[in-house]
Amino acid sequence: MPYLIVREPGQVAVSLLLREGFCVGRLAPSDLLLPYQQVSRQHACFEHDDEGGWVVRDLGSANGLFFNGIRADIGQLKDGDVIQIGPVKLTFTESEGAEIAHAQPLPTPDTLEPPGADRRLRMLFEVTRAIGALSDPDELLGRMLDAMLDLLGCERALAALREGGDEEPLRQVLRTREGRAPQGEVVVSRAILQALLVRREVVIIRDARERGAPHTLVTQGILSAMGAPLEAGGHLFGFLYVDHCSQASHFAQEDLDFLGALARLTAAALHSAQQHQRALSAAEAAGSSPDSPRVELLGDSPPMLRLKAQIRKFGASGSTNMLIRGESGTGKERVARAMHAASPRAQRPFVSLNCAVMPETTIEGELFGYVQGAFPGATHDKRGRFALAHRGSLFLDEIGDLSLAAQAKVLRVLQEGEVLPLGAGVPQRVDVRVFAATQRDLRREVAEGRFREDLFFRLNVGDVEVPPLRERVEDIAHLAQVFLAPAALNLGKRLDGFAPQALQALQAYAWPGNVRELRNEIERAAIQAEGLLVELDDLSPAVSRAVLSPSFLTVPGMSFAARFATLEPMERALCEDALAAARGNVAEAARLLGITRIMLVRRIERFGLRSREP
Ligand SMILES: Nc1ncnc2c1ncn2[C@@H]1O[C@H](COP(=O)(O)OP(=O)(O)OP(=O)(O)O)[C@@H](O)[C@H]1O
Repeated sequence: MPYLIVREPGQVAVSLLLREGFCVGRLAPSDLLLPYQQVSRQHACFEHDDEGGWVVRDLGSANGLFFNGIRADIGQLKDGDVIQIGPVKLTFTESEGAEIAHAQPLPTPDTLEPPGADRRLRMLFEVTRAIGALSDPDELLGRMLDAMLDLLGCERALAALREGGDEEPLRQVLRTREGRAPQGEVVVSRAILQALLVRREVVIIRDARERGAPHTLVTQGILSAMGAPLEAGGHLFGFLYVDHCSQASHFAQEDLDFLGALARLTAAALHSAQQHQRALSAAEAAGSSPDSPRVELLGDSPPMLRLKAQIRKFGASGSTNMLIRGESGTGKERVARAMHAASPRAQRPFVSLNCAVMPETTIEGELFGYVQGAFPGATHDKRGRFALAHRGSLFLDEIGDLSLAAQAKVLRVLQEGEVLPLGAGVPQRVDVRVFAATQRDLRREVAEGRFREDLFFRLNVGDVEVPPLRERVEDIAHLAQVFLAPAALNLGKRLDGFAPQALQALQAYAWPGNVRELRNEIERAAIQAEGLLVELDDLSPAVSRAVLSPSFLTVPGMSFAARFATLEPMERALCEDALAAARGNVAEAARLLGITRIMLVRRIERFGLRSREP
């Protein structure tokens, strides 16, 4: 049987079963009463034509009827035709599911009432404030759903999010009232989905036992349900949905208004979170692209130029999993970010996780996520890093620290392209490029049975090594200068650069902590510095003494002048040491050094050293 969906301005839309001679007008005995001035007493009627189809006929009304936007006396009806009578739109439909969709357009912001005594509206405004402070969309959704359980008294509250393409299933975040176990997935009626996602309207099913209720509700034992689309900035993010099993007519018009307003706020917050994420990705891409003048992967030494060439090559491939090897602080994460930024995934998230700092008990939850109730303490659904990195890249630092059990699960995700959150029944599809970093020799770990060989081969499709800083001494001066500028700015100081001896010490030191240690050293020296240049004395003792290392004199590529300039601090340090050993006695110190007393006195004066003699 065909139906008419009636949409009056500002009203819940209703669907009515059509019958022969169904009459629309302003006064009784019309079957559908439309109390508007533009509607005539008996305005139009619906009837069968000779071939068993349906027609709508104008009954001589003053203002006429509009059939699909065109004024007409009669119209031959087919599914989806729209008849406008005065301000009211009637949609003729023969599709089965449509009969249940008691829906209305979302309230626009100006129809939202200001906060009054009503607890719900006050709650809404509190929630709005909370949204401003939140950058984690899942936490935001959790709060929304908790508010819905509380204020709507429903049994299940669901947010379904469209994160992939139109073909992909919506991701569900579910909250259930205490005592009702969370199920793997909520099945929402096709007709409700149509209203929410296609027509983008709010939907209310007051009593699912009534004729025309969607079959899915009845089979699931649901008596009342409501839903509202999550729409903002022209983008549909998904929908909010609530239901109740033990009570019919549980939801009223004001509940629907509340849900609509909540959906509007939530969608606005999701929209801003998305914009924010895009801005971050764009900034990241600009900052770390290997060709950018603002390149954050600093260094032009031959090893760094080779590394940048590899980044361009592997970055462009987009989906090759990569193993990034290198000592601590060499910049492995930075290299992964640069590859991500150079790849077709650049606009998608870059997510990282350090496997070494996570206790074994929590690492799986972090990686794969979990559902509410999966284990004691799992009070809400949590997305894992794989899901967060969907369509983007995941950086797994210190992958060699993963337990064999977690390695097996990571391998499964890489093989199947699916992740199963702890406690969930249904896996989620994920498309993630993995960058795995390690300081360990993974081949040896494999040989000794601590790392799975099959996972090693999955990750080692591409392989780059980040050279230690001591093998690219040529980069040190530039890195130091770049790190100095923000350090000085933070301290409100003017610092133009490094005294030659200080720079020589920086270049002579072996930097076991690599670029990270260099950065920390420069920040420390900036605090110490009192002049316009960072002096040798401003550096920490371990670094400033590095110029004394004879190996420094043989650093490849260093000029004679640079090497000769290193002699002075070396001389000074030796004089200091000898004086200390001789307890300030100049003659004794000179003897220790194998020079004359007068030679030492000249040096004491030149270097401003302390001695026991005046
Ligand atoms: N080439 C570079 N240009 C600019 N900054 C760099 C470079 N390499 C490393 N850094 C900086 O050094 C620090 C350490 O880098 P990163 O965290 O990428 O190293 P890592 O090798 O991943 O370290 P770990 O193994 O300890 O996790 C960061 O502050 C990073 O910004």
